[in-house]
Amino acid sequence: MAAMIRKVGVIGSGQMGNGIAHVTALAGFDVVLNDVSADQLNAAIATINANLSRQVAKKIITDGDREKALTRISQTETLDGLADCDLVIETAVEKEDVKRKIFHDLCAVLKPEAIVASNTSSISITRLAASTDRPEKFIGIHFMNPVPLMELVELIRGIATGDATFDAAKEFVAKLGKQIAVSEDFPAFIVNRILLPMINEAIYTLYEGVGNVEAIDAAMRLGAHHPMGPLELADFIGLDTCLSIMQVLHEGLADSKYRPCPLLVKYVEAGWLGRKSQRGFYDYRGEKPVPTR
Ligand SMILES: CC(=O)CC(=O)SCCNC(=O)CCNC(=O)[C@H](O)C(C)(C)COP(=O)(O)OP(=O)(O)OC[C@H]1O[C@@H](n2cnc3c(N)ncnc32)[C@H](O)[C@@H]1OP(=O)(O)O
Ligand SMILES: NC(=O)C1=CN([C@@H]2O[C@H](COP(=O)(O)OP(=O)(O)OC[C@H]3O[C@@H](n4cnc5c(N)ncnc54)[C@H](OP(=O)(O)O)[C@@H]3O)[C@@H](O)[C@H]2O)C=CC1
Repeated sequence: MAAMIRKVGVIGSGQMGNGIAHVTALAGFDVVLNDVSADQLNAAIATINANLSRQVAKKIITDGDREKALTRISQTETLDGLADCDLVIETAVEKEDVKRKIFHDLCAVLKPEAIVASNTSSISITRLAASTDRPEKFIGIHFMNPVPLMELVELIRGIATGDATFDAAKEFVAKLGKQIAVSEDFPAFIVNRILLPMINEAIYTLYEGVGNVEAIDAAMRLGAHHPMGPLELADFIGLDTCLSIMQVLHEGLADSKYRPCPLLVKYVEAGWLGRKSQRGFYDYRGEKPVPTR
């Protein structure tokens, strides 16, 4: 029988953390949102409120649903605040050393029967599980961005993930109203194994001068009916996250076809991380996004 999940911890309150907290609270779970700074937590709650209000305006939920969801979310700046959660989903930055340290510190305080999950975009679930005291209770639950709008969640089992953990994760995702795709534990799983090389190739197309930012995005939006152009999408995901995923693919599969484009590296080194830093392939500081190339 799948373990009963009532209270869910979310570590990292960036764009994915606030989206996961949003859909989890809306589905009736109690949520404890964690981050390293109070400012980040307050910003996340404000974003959740704004996105819930957008759903009220579109008549997807009622104002009562919005209010109830907000009251189910509490905040904590320490991992101790997650001790009695039944499931904890880690969604901090895409850096393996940061995630490993979080899992090490979390397991020291978390109740032994709790399930631990990572929302990693690319990193080995088996390797992350090995940094915990409970590899059989560890799983990849990979949401898509923006979480409230995207239907899919990938489930990834590590080598030691138990059936009860998989069943509980599957049941949890179903309660959020999302569909699952099960992926084996290989670098970047399914969606990002396919999507990120396409985005990286779009950046090479820019780097080699085949087209400018507007031409490349228009080509894929209008010529392939993608909802966003690949450079707009890269800015939306975060260029630091895109680079980390390409590095995991390049190192994990040892194939030069996954080499991160030097222009992507340069943007990240400049701190131009896309929307979250207000500048990437577009500059978002004015009224309308303006291409930076
Ligand atoms: C990197 C990984 O590990 C995995 C991934 O997630 S890869 C990324 C996967 N996601 C995609 O490919 C998304 C592609 N884009 C799309 O599908 C669509 O453009 C979209 C769903 C994002 C928006 O569709 P749309 O019809 O334009 O919706 P619309 O209501 O006009 O939304 C526009 C805006 O609202 C956001 N939005 C709308 N409702 C929202 C909600 N309830 N919560 C959060 N954001 C919301 C959109 O992101 C967008 O942001 P801005 O306001 O900052 O411009
Ligand atoms: N962006 C996307 O489209 C998707 C991303 N993901 C994955 O989700 C994860 C988060 O990505 P995303 O939300 O975009 O990233 P963001 O940069 O928006 O948010 C990351 C958050 O984690 C916080 N953080 C950093 N270190 C810690 C820590 N030790 N403890 C708690 N919080 C911490 C950051 O705080 P601070 O800013 O103060 O450092 C920040 O608030 C990554 O693993 C990413 O690969 C998965 C699917 C889609």
